[in-house]
Amino acid sequence: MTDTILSLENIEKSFDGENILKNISLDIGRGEFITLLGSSGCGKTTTIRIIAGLETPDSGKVILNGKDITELAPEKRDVNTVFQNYALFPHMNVEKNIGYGLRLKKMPNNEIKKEVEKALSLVQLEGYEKRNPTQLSGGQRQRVAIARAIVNKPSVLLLDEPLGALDLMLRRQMQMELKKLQKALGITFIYITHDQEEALNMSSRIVVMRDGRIEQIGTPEEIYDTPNTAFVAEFVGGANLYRDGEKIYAIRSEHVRLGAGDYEGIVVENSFTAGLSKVKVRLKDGQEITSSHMGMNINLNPGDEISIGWNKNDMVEVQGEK
Ligand SMILES: Nc1ncnc2c1ncn2[C@@H]1O[C@H](COP(=O)(O)OP(=O)(O)OP(=O)(O)O)[C@@H](O)[C@H]1O
Repeated sequence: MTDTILSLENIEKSFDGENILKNISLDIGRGEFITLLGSSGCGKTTTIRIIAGLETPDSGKVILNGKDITELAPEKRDVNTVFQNYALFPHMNVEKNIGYGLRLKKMPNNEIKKEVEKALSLVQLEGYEKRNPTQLSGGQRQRVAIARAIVNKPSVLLLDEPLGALDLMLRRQMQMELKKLQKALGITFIYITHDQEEALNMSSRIVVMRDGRIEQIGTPEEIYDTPNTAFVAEFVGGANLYRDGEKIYAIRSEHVRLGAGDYEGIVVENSFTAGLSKVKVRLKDGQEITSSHMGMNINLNPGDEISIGWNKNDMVEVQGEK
């Protein structure tokens, strides 16, 4: 990476004697869209609270633009945060909410007005200046929260599951919009989600976290195509894990052929979700392998005998337990 904007160096954090973050080190490039991905409780929020200055690490450093900011007060950091629950000021209209940070900075009123208009147009909410938060939908409230953060032009924007409360359709739409916005603004985004699809869709790089540690860092393609560990292979895209002697391999279900191959087994399940038929086969040695196919036209039933197979180069050796 040529230009690092933010580094975490050996961050450790405990709560009530329990080690929550274990030696987290991470370099983030200027303009990146980096996603922290991991299941509930793995330490994602604690990590960004430390970046925001809302928590102090027990040891380790936070470096922003080459400066150690580990002990710096939150409001002195060139960082803004958008939380899942919008956190708009309920008694202020949209314009007042968005302009809040600029008023604190004592920017003249006519300039604030201009900046607020610009931010509203970026989140496609022109004309909503006078509405109160109660008169907005969830998606619109979230856009206001994002506008309120970007109007301050932070170097780094932290987003903690910002789309978590939205329904699936709106979520997908906002994902695309957020990505566009990030590109247009050139602000570094540090984004939290436990939704692997969201992470794969939006990020320049993904940091997969597990139990307070970083399990793997890579581009979406690297994480998906060459997971390092069994955990990453399963967590991102639900790969099959196949044990061959001492070794464990990840095999994506779309690479598993039905009806032809070296492995004999019995169909245990044929299900249909999100446009994909998923056929689960139990092999003679008891291992279960899923094969996925577009559409619904797979005429197989539990109990059917079948052979399956895959190409050797679609097997990725991974570390860890099956
Ligand atoms: N202030 C605190 N006091 C005590 N324990 C805390 C505190 N903040 C977080 N924890 C604990 O630290 C662990 C990690 O929490 P964190 O919120 O960072 O996880 P997360 O990955 O963001 O999870 P989620 O996806 O559910 O938000 C959890 O077990 C949580 O209970």
